[in-house]
Amino acid sequence: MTLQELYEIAPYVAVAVLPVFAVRALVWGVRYLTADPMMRASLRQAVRVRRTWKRLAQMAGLSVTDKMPTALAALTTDTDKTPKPRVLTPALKVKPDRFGVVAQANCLPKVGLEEFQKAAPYLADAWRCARVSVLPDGPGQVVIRGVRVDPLLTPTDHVPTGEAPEDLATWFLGVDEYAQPVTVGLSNVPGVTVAGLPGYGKTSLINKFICDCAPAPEIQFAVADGKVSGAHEGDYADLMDRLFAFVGDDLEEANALFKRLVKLRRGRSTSIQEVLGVKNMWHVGPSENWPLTVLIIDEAHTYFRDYKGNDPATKKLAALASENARLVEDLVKKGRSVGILVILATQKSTGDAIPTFIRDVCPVGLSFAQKTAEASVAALGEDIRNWPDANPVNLQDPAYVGVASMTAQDRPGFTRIRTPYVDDAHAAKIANGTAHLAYDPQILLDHYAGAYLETGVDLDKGEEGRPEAA
Ligand SMILES: Nc1ncnc2c1ncn2[C@@H]1O[C@H](COP(=O)(O)OP(=O)(O)OP(=O)(O)O)[C@@H](O)[C@H]1O
Repeated sequence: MTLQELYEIAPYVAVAVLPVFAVRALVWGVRYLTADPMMRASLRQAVRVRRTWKRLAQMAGLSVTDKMPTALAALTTDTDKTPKPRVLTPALKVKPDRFGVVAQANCLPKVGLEEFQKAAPYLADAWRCARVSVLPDGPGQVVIRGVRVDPLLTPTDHVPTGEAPEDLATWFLGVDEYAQPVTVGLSNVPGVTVAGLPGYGKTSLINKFICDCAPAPEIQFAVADGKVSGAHEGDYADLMDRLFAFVGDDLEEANALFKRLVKLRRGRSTSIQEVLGVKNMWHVGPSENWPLTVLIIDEAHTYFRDYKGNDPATKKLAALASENARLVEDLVKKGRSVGILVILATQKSTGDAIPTFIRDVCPVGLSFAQKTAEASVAALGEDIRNWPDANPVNLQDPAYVGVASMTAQDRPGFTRIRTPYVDDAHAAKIANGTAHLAYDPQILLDHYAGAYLETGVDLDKGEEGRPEAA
């Protein structure tokens, strides 16, 4: 085709292509105008990233030179000249979200994951990002996450929808430092520990869990709050209507509640095969008749602390505290398969706040800010010493209220999470609206497994008769 011919068809090509660009520009414009300020900034950032990619990739060492001419270049180049080598840059697909951009790129020979990871700090500077991470994204692909604003420093609110969650087995905790959602699969978790200095968001995290799950009849909650004497006080007052049991700081009352739940655990272990037809409740999932039963022990040190003294009153408290620890250990060690989950929260991170034999069997441990490295170790285990960036001693700043460090679920190390805040008024509204769903799981068990429980095993006498559910 001659140059003249090209000039002739150019207007027709332009007429064919222009509407496509016009529609794309219109869609972008509508999206931009309807977005919030954070999203608008990300939309602009995405345009800039795409526009400058070819040049930046070359400067950041993310390109290769291909000296071998393509077939077309070989044919069209004069015989006395050598075709120009081509500079290849990875193809980039960029998607904006409120915190920044997510870009997918393909690898090239000698430009792989390692090269992208090395270039991450340059990309962060060029894209004006607070942080850039590069992770593998399938064979020959990487995903580059750039956050313009630090998600850990951006407080978020959460308004519970009042709708039952689609999947009760997944607890959405918040977002990590790259604004990626962090969840915990409850089917594998018998216990969760939440530690941290006062006022950094422990109770708020648990409140959100209750509010999100409350509309589902397949879950029931009991709370022991060691910070208050009565149900009308403290952080759970607004949620009372949706709890089937509540105790304050009285050790004897707490002991009675823990015994009640151990009895439920044993009754469930005894009858699960007959009632559900499986040995593990998570194989069929929680139901209205066999709800996931969550025991929340807030300010846990109240119930387990070491009482020292020889007077009868102190001895009695010491005996109760030690029995409480034993009962809760039973629930954590044996409760998962029958649908019992224990969440323990404490301001104190020492062995007597949450006894180590309980803490060590809780696979999920979160810690909000801590005062000392020792407290961080007590909350998250020795390994936190190897991950100084994620150490919760660095979270002692009002800007980090609501930020916790947690063992990463799918890789070594720790993840920092920004948890969303639920306003008390919203929590109260949800609890009021779902109060009719609160039901003692023991009554349900007696009803559905009663015949078997009556004839099979004496639950007040210890373990007998049936093997433990797997
Ligand atoms: N995720 C969050 N985002 C922003 N602010 C939060 C968040 N969580 C809590 N806060 C703020 O911190 C305050 C204290 O939170 P919370 O009661 O959950 O702390 P705590 O760690 O349970 O304290 P304590 O140990 O004294 O019970 C809340 O009233 C709220 O103002």
